[in-house]
Amino acid sequence: MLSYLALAISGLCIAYAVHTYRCFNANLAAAKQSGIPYISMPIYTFNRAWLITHRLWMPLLQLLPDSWTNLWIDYLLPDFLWTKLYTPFRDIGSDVFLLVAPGANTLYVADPEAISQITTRRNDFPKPIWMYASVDIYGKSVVSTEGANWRHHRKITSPPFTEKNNHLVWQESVHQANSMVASMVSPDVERSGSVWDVAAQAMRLSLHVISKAGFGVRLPWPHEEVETKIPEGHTLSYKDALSSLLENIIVVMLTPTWLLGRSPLKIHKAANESFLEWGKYMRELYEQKKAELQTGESRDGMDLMGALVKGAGITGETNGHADPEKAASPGSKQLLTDDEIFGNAFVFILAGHETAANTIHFAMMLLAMHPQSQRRLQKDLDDILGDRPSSEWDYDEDVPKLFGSMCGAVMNEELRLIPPVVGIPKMSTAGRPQGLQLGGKHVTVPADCSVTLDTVALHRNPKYWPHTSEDDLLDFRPERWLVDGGTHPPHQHSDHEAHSTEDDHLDFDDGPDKRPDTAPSLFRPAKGAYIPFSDGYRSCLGRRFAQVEILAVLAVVFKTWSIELCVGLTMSDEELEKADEEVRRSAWEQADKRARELLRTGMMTIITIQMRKGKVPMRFVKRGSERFDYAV
Ligand code: HEM
Repeated sequence: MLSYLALAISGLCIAYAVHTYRCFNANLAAAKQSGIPYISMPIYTFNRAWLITHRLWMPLLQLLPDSWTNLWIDYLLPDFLWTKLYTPFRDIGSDVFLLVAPGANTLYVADPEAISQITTRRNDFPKPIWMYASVDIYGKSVVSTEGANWRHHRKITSPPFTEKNNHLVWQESVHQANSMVASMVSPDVERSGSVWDVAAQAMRLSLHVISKAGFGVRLPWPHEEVETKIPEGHTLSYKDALSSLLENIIVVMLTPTWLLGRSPLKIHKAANESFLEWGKYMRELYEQKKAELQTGESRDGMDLMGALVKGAGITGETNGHADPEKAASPGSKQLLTDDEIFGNAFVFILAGHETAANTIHFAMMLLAMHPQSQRRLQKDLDDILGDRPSSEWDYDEDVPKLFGSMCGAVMNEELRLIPPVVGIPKMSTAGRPQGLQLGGKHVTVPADCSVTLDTVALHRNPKYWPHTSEDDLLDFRPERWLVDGGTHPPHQHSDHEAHSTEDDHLDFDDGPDKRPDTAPSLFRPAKGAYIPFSDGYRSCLGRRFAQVEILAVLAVVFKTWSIELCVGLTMSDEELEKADEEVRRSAWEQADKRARELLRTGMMTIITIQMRKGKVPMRFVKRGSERFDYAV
């Protein structure tokens, strides 16, 4: 009996090995015909099994002779995009290359020309939506659909993202930024203590902005909290349901709903409670919007749920119980199912808060590491905002100026260095190889090939960025965006290009903002060279929303405060007070070195890239009382 079993297992292993070998050979043949440089490796890494178990296998693979593995071993690590940056492209001498593996080929792209073609040929290079299945915890959404279905979602979800509603985003962001600062430092002290959790505070701020601007629910900061009663029929307040859901989001995403509800594990119970509770709050909001629609009431503001209900064509007659099969078909009464409405509401929260929060957190950290850039930012803020209190700042007058000043430059530079999505996934369709024109040469992307738009490499590609040395491109230097009239470096986006891109074909009624990513007075990267918000058809719906939020927070924080790296790990305040300039400088340099090391080695992507293996403490210091004003 046992020998039969052993035989069967050996047979299966041999069949699997033969199948793997055949697939690898087919993929290798396609790569050879593509005209694109390639590297072969034995494992396909875009699968959950590898992501979960790679830590077990890597030490074993590292035991193999260097000469067998040195070409490919680094590419087995899930975060290699961040650790290797532009190096693979430089080493291989091409801004596109293929990794050939048994599971599939993967094309890595740091070439603007290729990116423009890929992002505008939506049907040739669709999104691999299987990768987004885990965000569908409530239902499908604009993020997780493709083809006609996606167009349908996008058409319904785009209308609230208007310039008019960005006024509201601005007001709420200014309000929330003031509250965030108040939660970290008292207005009448010269400097705060060490603030270790700037990332968490930025996350809270961003969540509050999307919650109020998008869903009309203003969330309090701990220091503002008035006792709130949990509404009848709920076990958690709205705020606790949402924050617990986001805290447990990976558990919710990776655990099947049936198991989440039945599992005795504490973590599953907490995740399930928040999942059900937030869903209940969304249903109540949905019912309220439906009732408003029936009575013809309309609300001012962004009102994302109202827009979803309205866009889905929900009337009293359908009563919200659409047949999911028919929901997406033209002519049916409800154009999105209830689940899809909740699915979209959820991804707005998810897509809308973590990305912007990371940008705010890293911008503060990088400015603390670059005091001279901080001073330049503050000078521009003074010039634009004068002595007016933040309650008198005006969206129409001030935001365009901020966008075109050092404030915009800081935001752009942070998003150049640490775009929250380090690799934007696409694919070529099965059975259809796709041609690309690159520098006058034709290459062929194999059929059924994974495609990664490598944003972190692209944003450091020396051909497309003003720089003084290769190291300069790795560093935070927002001043590179400030151009003197007429002295534009090569490969810059001309104004003509900026306004006549293929994006113009994305003509949804009232659709997304089509303006270029950066202000006309700043350096304009070549088309396809700067894509923190992706590009083309599937570009970020919340781009302008995020930019307005980030500019507001930078303005509020740096108008009154400076942010310094905390040197407390090396010396106390008293010791610092007595220290001479050399000792002070050395303490600061150690803090700067630690921050740089964490940026290099402590980053990891789960949903977006974040610093996960340590924290960089900072201090808020009243302007004029700075102690470290070094040019780096
Ligand atoms: C700094 C902030 C942000 C960055 C860097 C960013 C970046 C991106 C990127 C790279 C994509 C494409 C993802 C992909 O193709 O897989 C995307 C899509 C999207 N983003 Fe953002 N995002 C930001 C803020 C926001 C905000 C504030 C919202 C909403 C309030 C939002 C809503 C969306 C949506 C709905 C999509 C899907 C669009 C589609 O597929 O048609 N994002 N974003």
